[in-house]
Amino acid sequence: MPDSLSFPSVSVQAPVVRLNGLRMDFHTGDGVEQVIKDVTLRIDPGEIVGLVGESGCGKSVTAKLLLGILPMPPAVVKAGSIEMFGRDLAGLPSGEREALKKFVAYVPQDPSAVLNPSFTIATQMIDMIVWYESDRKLATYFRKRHTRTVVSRARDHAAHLLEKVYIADPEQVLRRYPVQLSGGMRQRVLLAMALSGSPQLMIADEPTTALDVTVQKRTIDLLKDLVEREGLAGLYITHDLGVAREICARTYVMYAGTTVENGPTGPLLDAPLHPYTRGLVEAIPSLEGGLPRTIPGQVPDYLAPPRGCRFAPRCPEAFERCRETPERVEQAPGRQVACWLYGKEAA
Ligand SMILES: Nc1ncnc2c1ncn2[C@@H]1O[C@H](COP(=O)(O)OP(=O)(O)OP(=O)(O)O)[C@@H](O)[C@H]1O
Repeated sequence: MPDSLSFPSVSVQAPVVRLNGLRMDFHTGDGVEQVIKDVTLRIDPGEIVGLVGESGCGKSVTAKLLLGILPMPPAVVKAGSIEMFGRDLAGLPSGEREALKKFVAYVPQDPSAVLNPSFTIATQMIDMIVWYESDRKLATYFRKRHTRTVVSRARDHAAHLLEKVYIADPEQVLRRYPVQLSGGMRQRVLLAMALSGSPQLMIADEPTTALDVTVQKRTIDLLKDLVEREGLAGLYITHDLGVAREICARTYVMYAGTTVENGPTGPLLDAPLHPYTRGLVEAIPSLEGGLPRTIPGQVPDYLAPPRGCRFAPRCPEAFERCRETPERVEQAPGRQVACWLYGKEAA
């Protein structure tokens, strides 16, 4: 943890993230969308945690809540808590909340949505580095950001960050505009930029979706390597259970705004407990060929979600009790599931 920060200390031992029973609505022109019903999730220092689920289940919304980039309103947190680095965000003055956010790096799905086509990579990286530095004790010094020393120091740092993502000729990349780089290279630049502020947590939201298949694997390997080398914690959001297996120590499965199952990734995917997780696993195409099975039905309309377990209308094992919301129970060490098929009352 950098020691020159201007906000109160954060705990290095505490979970990097702890979301507890989080509930959040969107107030829209059509009514209240009850998107996040119960997200409970923990990320410990140094581990990469996966968040998987179908499109529209609330994975990106969860990431945005952590990043503090959801406009409130229309988003309204109704219950639960968000703790980062051992601090409950609700109890923090906004200045400290902002300062904490600088420990969180974000790698988005599509680099072109983030990189400005009109500026060189150097300009964009220098800008970000100076922005991060602006909160440090050197703030007054760095505020004179147009002095040559500051810019050239930031440029050196940018080149150093590009080396960290194995870009062999950083000077050449710094001089380029985003459009002059390949998709894989742009995503590397974003990974380098994500390191600008010495983050403790990296949130990657489907970071390889916009890449072609040949560079996807290399980018995933690089991200994993980077997180390990830099000693970061990571939240990796993906549809791809194979990727989750490869890089995530533990995984949370999310359905319609609820983390329905979590556990160590291997055991979770090898022997899923929740019928939704089972459906996701069965939907993976097999090497032997044949069509993967899909889960019939769709993610519910958040304006009028089903009562109780939101998966019940699509669940092959649903029964009367599923009209009520199931408790999250510990089924094995580190393995939790929110489903009436498990727990004390299951029999
Ligand atoms: N700004 C917003 N205002 C209102 N509703 C929103 C807003 N952002 C997201 N939603 C709602 O939240 C739901 C979940 O969206 P989210 O992007 O988190 O899904 P996801 O699981 O990340 O899907 P994908 O994998 O396709 O990115 C959406 O279907 C939408 O109804």
